[in-house]
Amino acid sequence: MKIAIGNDHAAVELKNEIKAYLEGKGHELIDFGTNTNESCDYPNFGEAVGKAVVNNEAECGVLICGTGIGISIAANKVKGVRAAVCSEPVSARLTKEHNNANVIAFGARIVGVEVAKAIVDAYLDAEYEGERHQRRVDMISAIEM
Ligand SMILES: O=C[C@H](O)[C@H](O)[C@H](O)COP(=O)(O)O
Repeated sequence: MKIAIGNDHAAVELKNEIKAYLEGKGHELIDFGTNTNESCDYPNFGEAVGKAVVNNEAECGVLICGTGIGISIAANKVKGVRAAVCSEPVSARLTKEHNNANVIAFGARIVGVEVAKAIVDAYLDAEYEGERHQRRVDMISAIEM
């Protein structure tokens, strides 16, 4: 799977761990940075990953900042993005199954590397269930119109 990934300065180390982990599983990662610990602004990376997903350059996105919150708020401003902050794998699975989230986000200051791996695994292994959930996802899309 082609996956867009992005992060701010708070999450470079965790991003590199998750990127290597996903590449090791055969995924292709498009890395939108940042790749230095120099202080930067998370909206740039949330927007870049969100646009890559809605423009079909990637099938889904992974975003990491200190909390996962700011970068996901930014991504959610891109029309068509459904980015979900998850700090554990159950929510990560459910946001794919019910919300058809196309971006998963988490915080490098909140979760450790093993929990982060479990979050991306749960998200990527899950499948959108459609049916009653599609009506609700359509209602979210209608808000963007
Ligand atoms: O939601 C925002 C993120 O958690 C940022 O990573 C955080 O605000 C960055 O904070 P600082 O500039 O103090 O490292």
